[in-house]
Amino acid sequence: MTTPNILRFTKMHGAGNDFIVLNNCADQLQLNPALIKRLADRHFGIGADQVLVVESSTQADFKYRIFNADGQEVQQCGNGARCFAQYVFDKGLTQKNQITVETLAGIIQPELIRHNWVKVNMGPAEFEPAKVPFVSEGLLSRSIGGLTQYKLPVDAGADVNELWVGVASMGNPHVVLLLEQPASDELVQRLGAVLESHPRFPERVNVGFLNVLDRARAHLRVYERGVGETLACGTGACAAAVVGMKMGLLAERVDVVKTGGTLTIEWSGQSDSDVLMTGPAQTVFEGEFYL
Ligand SMILES: N[C@@H](CCC[C@H](N)C(=O)O)C(=O)O
Repeated sequence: MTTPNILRFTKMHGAGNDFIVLNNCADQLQLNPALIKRLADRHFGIGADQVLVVESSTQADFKYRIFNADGQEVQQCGNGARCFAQYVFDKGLTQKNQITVETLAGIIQPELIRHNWVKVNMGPAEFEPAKVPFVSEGLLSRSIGGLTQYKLPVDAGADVNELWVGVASMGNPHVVLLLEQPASDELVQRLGAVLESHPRFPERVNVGFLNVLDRARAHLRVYERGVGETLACGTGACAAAVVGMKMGLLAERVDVVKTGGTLTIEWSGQSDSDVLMTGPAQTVFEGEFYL
């Protein structure tokens, strides 16, 4: 009998956005897109929206790598950042309850507020189209409050051939649609798929469907790049909140309600000021995966 090669993992979630967390501080894991896809597969693998990898860093306390379920490495993941902080604390990799974390999008600072509850300084939001990246040249635009919206041609069925959209980057790209009511399943699937791969977003995009409930509360569904709709998206909540705040529709502190839970987003409205995100981070189980 042969002994299988084993990969030890921790399964976590942040407001229902679920993760496989791997410790690669010893730099021994051989990760590739095919393995990430196998791990994330909900039928043939463990199942997750993202795979998160803990590594050592020369610039910060830790390095945080993020892979979407489709195998692609991406710049940022907000719900994952809270789980990352809870993980390194629970595993005894740090004694600090406030850490610095290197990501492809720069340094973020998670802080354990209490057990399973984490606040993250996600850094500033970026609205400049080229930095999202979003190709805005030649599109009609309008300003609402301090936000520029763009009229985007879309091929999404007979009833939808253009949409007014806001764009923002939280290190990763987001497009935000403002709706009069919470988005239906049908709308999220149909527009989500079309916008995620819209040619105006050269790196593809995460698609947020925002419905403002009052100045301190908003409903949000997100169709994530490389995954499809998730029960929550942390950077999506930050992007949608700052877009709503810039439009003058939301206050400086807002609860963003998603299918899987609520996140609190705070932002002063100054372009270089940091966006703060607070919410849950939960370990579900530990396991061994046979490679
Ligand atoms: N679930 C995440 C975002 C993960 C990355 C995203 N799908 C992308 O491709 O940029 C979050 O909580 O922010």
